[in-house]
Amino acid sequence: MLEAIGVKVSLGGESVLRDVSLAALPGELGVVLGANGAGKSTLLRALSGELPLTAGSVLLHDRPVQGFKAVALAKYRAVLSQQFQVAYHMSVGEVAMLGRYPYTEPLRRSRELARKALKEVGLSSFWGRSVQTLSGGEQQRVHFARALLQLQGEGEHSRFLLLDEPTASLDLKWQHELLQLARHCAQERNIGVVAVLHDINLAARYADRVWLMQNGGVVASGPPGQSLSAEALSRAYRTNVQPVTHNSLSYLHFTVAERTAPLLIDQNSKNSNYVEANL
Ligand SMILES: Nc1ncnc2c1ncn2[C@@H]1O[C@H](COP(=O)(O)OP(=O)(O)OP(=O)(O)O)[C@@H](O)[C@H]1O
Repeated sequence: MLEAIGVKVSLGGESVLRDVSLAALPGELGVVLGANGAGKSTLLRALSGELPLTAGSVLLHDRPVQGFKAVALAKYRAVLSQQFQVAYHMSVGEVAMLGRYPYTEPLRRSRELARKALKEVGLSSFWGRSVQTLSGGEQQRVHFARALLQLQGEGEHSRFLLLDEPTASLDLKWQHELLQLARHCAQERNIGVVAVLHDINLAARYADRVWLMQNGGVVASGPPGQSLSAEALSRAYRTNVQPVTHNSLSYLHFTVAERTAPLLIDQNSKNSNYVEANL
């Protein structure tokens, strides 16, 4: 289990995470939702062991994540962050194979695993291409493959994949493919996946568990059917979210209600959610 217990984080003198407790479970796809600035990326960085905590603890297999040696930690949790630019020339195959750095194995074995992982993300034919020549979405898929490769190893302990906006640059098909793949990896390889998403409908469709964040705290959690309501989403996103019902939808679906006048968002107020412009 990867667990946050009473986690507080301050950045630049500001309290960014306020007493966050949650548990990511192996075999599940957990999704972190929330408005811009709610603290989602900070939570992911805290779970990864990257950030010093002001209070509380993050435990991986019941041990503080900060206490792990780098190579051991790399075998048990992989991170796909929003910044994944490779600054110098490397081929797609080489970038994917970076995921094998925690393992001592023949190069042939790393190459074989990397080819399989690139096939899973639909990039088999890109092996020798310079990664810098790929589109943003293609690069994102290479780095997803790299993160998956990092978690492919022997050992009894469960592994965790932390994804920060993994669908951000992906087209419609690949948003779904990637989340299906993430869910498949969770179920078939017993990996615990925690993904930050902006699309509440992707979360409602693919997540086993959702954590909805607001102002640095988790305000709702649980399976989408229990944690996602129009009311909770409207509060968290400070806009009028409504459910969509249609015979063809077998999962929860939400949209933003149509308005007759533009909104003036009151950035300074954490209580008043939104006000209709009086035009
Ligand atoms: N180094 C820093 N110094 C000061 N404030 C910071 C720092 N890093 C992040 N913050 C603030 O912490 C808050 C949470 O940031 P975070 O990146 O976790 O939000 P987020 O929910 O991931 O947002 P987004 O959806 O926009 O990516 C924001 O208000 C941000 O401005």
